Amino acid sequence: MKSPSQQQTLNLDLEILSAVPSLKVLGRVPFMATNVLPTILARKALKAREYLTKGFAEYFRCGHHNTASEGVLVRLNHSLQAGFTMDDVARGEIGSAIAILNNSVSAAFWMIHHVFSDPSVLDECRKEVDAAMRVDQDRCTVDFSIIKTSCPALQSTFQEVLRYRGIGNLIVRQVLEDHILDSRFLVKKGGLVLIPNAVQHFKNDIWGDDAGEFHHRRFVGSDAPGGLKRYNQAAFRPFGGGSLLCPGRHFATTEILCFAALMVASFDIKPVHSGWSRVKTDRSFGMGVARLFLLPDADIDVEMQPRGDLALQYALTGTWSKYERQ
Ligand code: HEM
Repeated sequence: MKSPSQQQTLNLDLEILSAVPSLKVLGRVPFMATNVLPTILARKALKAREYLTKGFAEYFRCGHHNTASEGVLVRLNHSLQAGFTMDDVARGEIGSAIAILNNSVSAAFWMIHHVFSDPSVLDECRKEVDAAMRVDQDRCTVDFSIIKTSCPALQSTFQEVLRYRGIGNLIVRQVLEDHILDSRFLVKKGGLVLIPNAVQHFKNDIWGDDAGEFHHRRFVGSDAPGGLKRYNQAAFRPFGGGSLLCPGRHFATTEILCFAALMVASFDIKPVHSGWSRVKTDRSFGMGVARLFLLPDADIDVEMQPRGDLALQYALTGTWSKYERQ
């Protein structure tokens, strides 16, 4: 959206900004959502939100959106036509940025981790991706529609990452009228229901006795397009459901699968200091929300070695199917 030099005109205070995606701040978000003494219990998160609001408001006021993607322009015009103020629009952009980045970035990280940390997963995914590549002199091209239909192990690994790593974990609904749930619980009008996917994503009666383990072929089957197994949709909800089902799900799936495919095709990746297996996620627990998506406790430095011929160029091609545009 902006070049690094333009970025400086927003005069961002990196100290505050860097607090935004941190575990500490995410852990405070439930206090903002439930509105229980937010100025005390969610002080840092509120400060970060106000800071970002100012940044986005300034971005629009300076007209930087005029050179942004069509998505930004369409969203802005839609909001203004619906009567939102610029302050509301700026606040909305924070939600969009979180929706677009948080899940996708963590899913991409865990995808690379799970593919490269297990030689048998890497070998299987690499065979599929190599078979999908078209080599033409010094250019390797992969069609993303082939990646999505002919690489079941790669796709299944992605689905398992969503399940096992708690991506898209928390679904929130506001109660519109008093309701007795399961003949036992009264959910009161106006209340918020927080639904952590981790509960149904780890049930043994749905996933089997190995529900607590990462099993990259769990979704490989033959009863759905691309050779994937369909699970009960109420049990597997990384993209939510109903009228609020994530509208970015096809985009996210495509970008992460293609990113993983290009990495698998072109690099060998190894951690510099310690093995992959030592990646700890202890800090993701006890954050106020039951098992929000898991993040590594610390950065992992890796060494990337180009595979094969250095002169080869890798490229993606393909078009969205009608189904994916909906
Ligand atoms: C792996 C990546 C992603 C995951 C796991 C994910 C997951 C989710 C989930 C669980 C929800 C809430 C759905 C519900 O309440 O039922 C959601 C909402 C949303 N997502 Fe995603 N998402 C991802 C990527 C994206 C991307 C890339 C975009 C945009 C390009 C996006 C845009 C949105 C929007 C706009 C909403 C709000 C929908 C509404 O309230 O009507 N998401 N997403």
